[in-house]
Amino acid sequence: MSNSYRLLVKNAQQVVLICSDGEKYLTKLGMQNLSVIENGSIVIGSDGLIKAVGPAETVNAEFSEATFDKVIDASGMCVLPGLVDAHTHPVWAGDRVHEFAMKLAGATYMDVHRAGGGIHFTVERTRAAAASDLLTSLSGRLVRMLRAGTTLVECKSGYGLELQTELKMLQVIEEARRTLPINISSTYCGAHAVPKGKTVAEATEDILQVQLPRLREQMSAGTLRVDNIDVFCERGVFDLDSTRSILQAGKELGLNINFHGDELHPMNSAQLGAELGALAISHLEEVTDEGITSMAEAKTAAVLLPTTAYILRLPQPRARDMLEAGMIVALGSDFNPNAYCCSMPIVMHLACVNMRMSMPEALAAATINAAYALGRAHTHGSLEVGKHGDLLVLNTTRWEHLIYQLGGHQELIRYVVIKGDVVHDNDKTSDL
Ligand SMILES: N=CN[C@@H](CCC(=O)O)C(=O)O
Ligand SMILES: [Zn+2]
Repeated sequence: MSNSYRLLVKNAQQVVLICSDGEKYLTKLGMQNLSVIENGSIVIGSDGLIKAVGPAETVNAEFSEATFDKVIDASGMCVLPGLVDAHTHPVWAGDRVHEFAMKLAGATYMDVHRAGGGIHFTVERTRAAAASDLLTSLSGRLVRMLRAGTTLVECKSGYGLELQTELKMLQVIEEARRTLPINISSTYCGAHAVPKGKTVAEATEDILQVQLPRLREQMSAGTLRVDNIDVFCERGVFDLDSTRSILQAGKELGLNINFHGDELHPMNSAQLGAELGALAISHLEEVTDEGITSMAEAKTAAVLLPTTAYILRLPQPRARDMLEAGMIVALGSDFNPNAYCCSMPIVMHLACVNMRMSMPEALAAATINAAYALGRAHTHGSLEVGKHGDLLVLNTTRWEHLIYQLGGHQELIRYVVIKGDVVHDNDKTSDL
């Protein structure tokens, strides 16, 4: 048997495993008591998977005869799993900085949307953009996320709202998946808004009869890989019935249900998602008590998006009530032209301060629970033997600094590692 490995990270002051018993998600006490090893080492094999993680003394002795492509001496540093961003809209052309000014002056999200701005503004520019330009801007955004510690990110389509542009966006995501080291979970979000000139019924019909069948063809031909289906279930966008029929059709295609619900109005999206076996529902600023109970029972993850509530000055999602009800709480950056944030450390900070989560809860929500929301908890979200060797090495002796130092992640994150390869070294000027 070969005795050579890809990477040894040794003698870290702390190795934050998150969990150590194959858990697929954490709730309640599990989120408060993360598994942390003081003075630990970790070995990643040539296949990119974790071979050993434990006390430095034990691991160093067990691998004393082994050779490694790279050794990182992490003395005085912390190791933690790569962060997982469970909700982003990163493929688009045309920023919306002018709308930020409108919102600061008092316009609501729906005021802007109804006036033809918001998603519609981005749709026009994204339809007109060349795929190569979309790929260039997407790649830049994903590299920014990677430098901020994200190693697995969900990426949605949804600024096309018709077949050609939705496919163009999904193909761009597919190309990024093939060319960049960051792990991607791809989401078809053709029901992100009702296109101008169409009714909800017409838009739903187009998705069911035109868009989803073409998606099915491309997926079976192996030219496109799509993991999740999403709908913006909201008053004035997709109602409960149209949401149900689109999500059900996506499920029949083998996609995981992962949608926007109960954001601006209580829509009973949570109950619908639980009924359909959704893996995750995002936003939930307006979820009801019944919605919380249904999602907790159905093990549907709540993907909370602190940047959106912050930027739009919405009521904060009721994270404490959700956690107390035993819900699986995850976090996402919601990166989009309305909420321009690539940083999960900032998201965790906002979740702690504005949603009253503790730092261990926020880290669990941005690792194992976010991986669960994307159906990837068996491979990502914690540092356990057999999982992907995706990790961060921090220039600090306690991991909590990553959340505590608001906006400090540029200095704190020394290395980002994916499958045992160093993909970002903060001491070097460019990404490797
Ligand atoms: N709420 C719907 N979708 C996005 C916003 C997208 C946009 O405004 O472009 C969200 O999750 O916040
Ligand atoms: Zn969104």
